Amino acid sequence: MLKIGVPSKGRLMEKTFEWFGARGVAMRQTGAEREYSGAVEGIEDVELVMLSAGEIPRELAAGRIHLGVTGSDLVRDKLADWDVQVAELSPLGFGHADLIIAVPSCWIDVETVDDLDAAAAAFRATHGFRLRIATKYHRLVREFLTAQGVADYQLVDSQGATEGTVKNLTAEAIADITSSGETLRANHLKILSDSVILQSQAVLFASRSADWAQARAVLDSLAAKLRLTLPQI
Ligand SMILES: Nc1ncnc2c1ncn2[C@@H]1O[C@H](COP(=O)(O)OP(=O)(O)OP(=O)(O)O)[C@@H](O)[C@H]1O
Ligand SMILES: O=P(O)(O)OC[C@H]1O[C@H](OP(=O)(O)OP(=O)(O)O)[C@H](O)[C@@H]1O
Repeated sequence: MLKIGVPSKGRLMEKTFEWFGARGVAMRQTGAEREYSGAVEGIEDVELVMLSAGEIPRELAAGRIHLGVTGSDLVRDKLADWDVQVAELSPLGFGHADLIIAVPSCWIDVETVDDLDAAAAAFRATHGFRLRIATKYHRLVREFLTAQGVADYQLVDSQGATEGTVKNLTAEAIADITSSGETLRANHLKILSDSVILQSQAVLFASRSADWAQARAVLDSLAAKLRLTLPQI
């Protein structure tokens, strides 16, 4: 059996089903609408595991699933040395979103990451604590700001509705995913012009630590059906 983890709800689940369906591998939810069980048709010995998109990186790293569909942002943020733990088999062409840093639109002197650095130093001098950036992408934001030489900040954890933290006075800036930009605009935030940390999309990943002994033959026939060239796993 080859286990494949797919997002259990929302747009990522629907687009994943469409992508596989268009290539002759039909995936569907079984049971009730909210029941997290699924089935695969069109290929033998593949088991569908419905999971939260955010948990798929960990399941791949632990080797509990052989393949998984999730955003490249989640894999890069949740796994240290992600490419040692998983292999990218194919970008899927949906779930496009940019991880960016945004500040209040009314901060007219702050347009770039350098400006944020200056604002952070001034903020600390005035308020006696570090400027707060709300995010759930701790690893990626830290790596990016370190590479940019920005140190005078603190990250505050926000697992959802991150754009609201500025209005709620729990952060001064945010780092989050955006696609249409509507959520940022609605919350009076603007993107720093040079702050695209990552351009993310949904990707089909393979676990490097799963037990491939029994599943390798299934992977080869799946790859042939999906017209994928397999990297070294
Ligand atoms: N507005 C968006 N447009 C396109 N892709 C998005 C958007 N928001 C999030 N994504 C992508 O969807 C993936 C899943 O996002 P998220 O972590 O928010 O999961 P979720 O839908 O809240 O599900 P769960 O809570 O079950 O993990 C991420 O890879 C993210 O980049
Ligand atoms: O640029 P936009 O098209 O407006 O999309 C961006 C929003 O989409 C995501 O949130 P999601 O809907 O997943 O909810 P969440 O805040 O609970 O993560 C993301 O965290 C942004 O808030």
